Amino acid sequence: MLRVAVPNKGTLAGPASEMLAEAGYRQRHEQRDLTVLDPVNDVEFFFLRPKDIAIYVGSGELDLGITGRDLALDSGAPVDERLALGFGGSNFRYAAPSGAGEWSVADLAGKRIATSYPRLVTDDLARYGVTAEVIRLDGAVEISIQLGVADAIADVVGSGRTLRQHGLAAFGDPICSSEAVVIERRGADEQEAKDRLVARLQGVVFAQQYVMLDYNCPRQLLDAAAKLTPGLGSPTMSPLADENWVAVRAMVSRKEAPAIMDRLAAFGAKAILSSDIRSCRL
Ligand SMILES: Nc1ncnc2c1ncn2[C@@H]1O[C@H](COP(=O)(O)OP(=O)(O)OP(=O)(O)O)[C@@H](O)[C@H]1O
Ligand SMILES: O=P(O)(O)OC[C@H]1O[C@H](OP(=O)(O)OP(=O)(O)O)[C@H](O)[C@@H]1O
Ligand SMILES: [Mg+2]
Repeated sequence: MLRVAVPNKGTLAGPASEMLAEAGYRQRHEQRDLTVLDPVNDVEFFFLRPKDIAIYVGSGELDLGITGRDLALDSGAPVDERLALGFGGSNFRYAAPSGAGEWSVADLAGKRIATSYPRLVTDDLARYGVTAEVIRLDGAVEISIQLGVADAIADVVGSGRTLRQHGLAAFGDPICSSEAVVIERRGADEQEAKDRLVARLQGVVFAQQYVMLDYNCPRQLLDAAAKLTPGLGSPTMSPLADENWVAVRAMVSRKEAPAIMDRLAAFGAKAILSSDIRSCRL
């Protein structure tokens, strides 16, 4: 039976479970459940703290895990990424009081840096050849400067709202760009069950990045239509009862869909429909 770790709390927990459910796996109904057995797919899910997941997967106790790239790197566990999941996006950055002028990483020398990700920070400082004191805190790191335990911080930045609220400004290049990822133990044996779960999740990730466009196109404009919506392989074209018109169907990138629909409408396509794709195998 495949053993898979899923975040039990925090930013990643909801979207990770929703994605697994969309991929056809049984998920927990009770927030407090720590395991769920999915006998149909022969998988057992373990709901663990996102910070601990890379430890379990790296030790080989669990076959796959969903966690944040930043958390996996910070754990130091021997794991590799199998798939990026497209949610839980953030940047891990240094920040300092915004009144104190623009800082650079070199200015951190001899300073106290508070963080919940000490290994990421220690490794990054070493890359710059900067020696500083890293102070490990569990959370609410943005408050540590005003409370006097640190001079600067390194923390997860999503919208940037928390930094602004505490009069802080990020500086330097992001230490890490993160999103939710599927991890496995480095050097682990290939396993069909693992590949199947990854392929199903890949299908959901892919489906979320695309929409299906359907429209009716005057026959003489088909070449232009095919250029605008080439699809992944080639667009599907079906004759309509009116032989001057053809129905076209093609997947297009979700981000580009509105602009493509504008252009299709402008050149004379009719009944242009965009619909969600739940999952796919390409
Ligand atoms: N705005 C955000 N704040 C915190 N973590 C975020 C955010 N956006 C994405 N993430 C990602 O979520 C993961 C952190 O999840 P974790 O559950 O440890 O913390 P949390 O979501 O802050 O929950 P908690 O309430 O337990 O602190 C990291 O991979 C981080 O990059
Ligand atoms: O850039 P933003 O969109 O404001 O998000 C970033 C903040 O959100 C998280 O904190 P969380 O609420 O999880 O509290 P924590 O620091 O106790 O983990 C993270 O640690 C940052 O503090
Ligand atoms: Mg947090």
